[in-house]
Amino acid sequence: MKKLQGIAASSGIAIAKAYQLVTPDLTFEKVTIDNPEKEIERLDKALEISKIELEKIKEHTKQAIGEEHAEIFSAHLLVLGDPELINPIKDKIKSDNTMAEAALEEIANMFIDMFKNMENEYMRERAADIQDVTKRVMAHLLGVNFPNPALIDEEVIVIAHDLTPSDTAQLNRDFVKGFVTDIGGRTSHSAIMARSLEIPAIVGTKEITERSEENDVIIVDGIEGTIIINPTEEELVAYRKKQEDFLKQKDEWAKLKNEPTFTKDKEQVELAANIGTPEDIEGVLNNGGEGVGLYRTEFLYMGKNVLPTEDEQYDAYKSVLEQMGDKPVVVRTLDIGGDKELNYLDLPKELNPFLGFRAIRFCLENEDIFRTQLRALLRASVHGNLKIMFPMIATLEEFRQAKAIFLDEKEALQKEDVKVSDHIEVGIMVEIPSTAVTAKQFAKEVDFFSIGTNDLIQYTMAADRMNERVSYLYQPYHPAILNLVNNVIEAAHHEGKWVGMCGEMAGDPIAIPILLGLGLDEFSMSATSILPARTQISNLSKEKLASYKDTFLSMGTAEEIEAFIKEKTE
Ligand SMILES: C=C(OP(=O)(O)O)C(=O)O
Ligand SMILES: [Mg+2]
Repeated sequence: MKKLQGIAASSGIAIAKAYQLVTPDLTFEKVTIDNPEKEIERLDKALEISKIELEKIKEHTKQAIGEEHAEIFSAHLLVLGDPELINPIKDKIKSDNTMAEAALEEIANMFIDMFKNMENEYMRERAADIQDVTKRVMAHLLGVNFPNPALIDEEVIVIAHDLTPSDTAQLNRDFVKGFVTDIGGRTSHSAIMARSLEIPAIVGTKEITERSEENDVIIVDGIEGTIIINPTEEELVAYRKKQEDFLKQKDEWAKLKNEPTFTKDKEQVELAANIGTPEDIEGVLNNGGEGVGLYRTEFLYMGKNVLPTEDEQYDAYKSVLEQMGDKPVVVRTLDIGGDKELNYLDLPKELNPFLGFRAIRFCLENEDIFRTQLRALLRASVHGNLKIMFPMIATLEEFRQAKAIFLDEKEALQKEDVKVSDHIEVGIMVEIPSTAVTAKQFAKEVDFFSIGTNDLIQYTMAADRMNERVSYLYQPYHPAILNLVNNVIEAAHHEGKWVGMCGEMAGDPIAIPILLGLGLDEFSMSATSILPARTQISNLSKEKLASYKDTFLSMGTAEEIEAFIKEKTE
């Protein structure tokens, strides 16, 4: 039995065997061969297995996250069947007595180099397709397993160095019972997605891929962040019990599903959910969400080869708005960058992507992409209670510019006699310290604020949210953060505006009493955190918490504040 500790990213207990989602070693020793026919047979077999796999992955992706996300695998299948690539490989085997692996590598590299240097963006994308397909075929030639999340068809715990958001989107909840990664933090996007998929997960263990092996039995305790590899019988019994208790607790929480959220002293707050796709709404409603506080629209743009069209976006926004009825839905415009990449836009690699050309910065320079999204949102606005917010706003000019484009598109649509709602609130994310500090100035112009603490903490503390080595600095209860949050809430309330929080801090049981005391109006969190938060809030007095505000805001360390709040809320 081995025990490992990581960062609890999604709660619940899972027990299953390990599935290592790591790219295998694809190096080989070059030898000359004397039977080219046999090599060609080996190649054909590897191509055939790859084809079957890709068809499965394509089908699964289509079912799980939609047809447009499956397109990338159609492109891979085309590469696999392209005689212009395959024939030269076979010719090489025959003419030079080259082993299949070496011929594949040489010819594929030749095409990859050729496509990479082309002017045309579409052709450059083909280089990435050939690279992906080559790896898969190579793995089959070498007889090693080439794992893919979509191929999992038995109950497992996925073990990976890291999971990209698109890997996570492919996980099938029926089979993937949990996941554990070497790197990442609680606010990396794969962790956030694990919570919306309701899969127990632990990230930032530093060494799970090294310490565990395929088929080891793994216990994932997503409540404590503990992993047990090959547990004893006693441990298995104890964790099965803990799993049962967790499920019972969930049933208890579910009793508050259709209730509004009131504190003990009858002050009402709103508990909303963060979502990434229209499919997440089912979980929001099942978990008693009173609204959507953050719809991360970038997932519409990810895991595919082209930008989503206006109509595709309209359909997604309409679906979310209709499913939520008259409940508020805050849609955030495209927040690409950081750990959310769009390969097909071919943006230059940056040394520091979290401080780079991203989110609103990208949208204001690529107005056509931004305008398409705003038009889709405006058209969808008649189907529900839509609010729009812009991400990563650092200056008032950015907000004014974005809002002007929004108004321009609204006017243009109205001129075309397209119906749009007249009550769309337009607000901003507060996730950059400059904006939190100057909230007073912003409050006069925006309709609302939503505090994005995932980024606000990393920028205030200069501690990368994805980097487990500096996670000790990632301190939500640090007085610097709480004073910024307080500044935003006071500035907004002074102008009669509301303030939400859509960073992960909003669902944190230690932060909740602090935020109530500071007067936060809306808490937006992973859907699974809503019911525990509602239960907790029903036992707290807002007035009492507000009376502690000056004391905790003037404390020196996060530790002192945490201890103080725990003592006061026991
Ligand atoms: C909600 C936030 O946005 P994201 O996690 O998508 O960066 C945030 O930064 O707090
Ligand atoms: Mg952010």
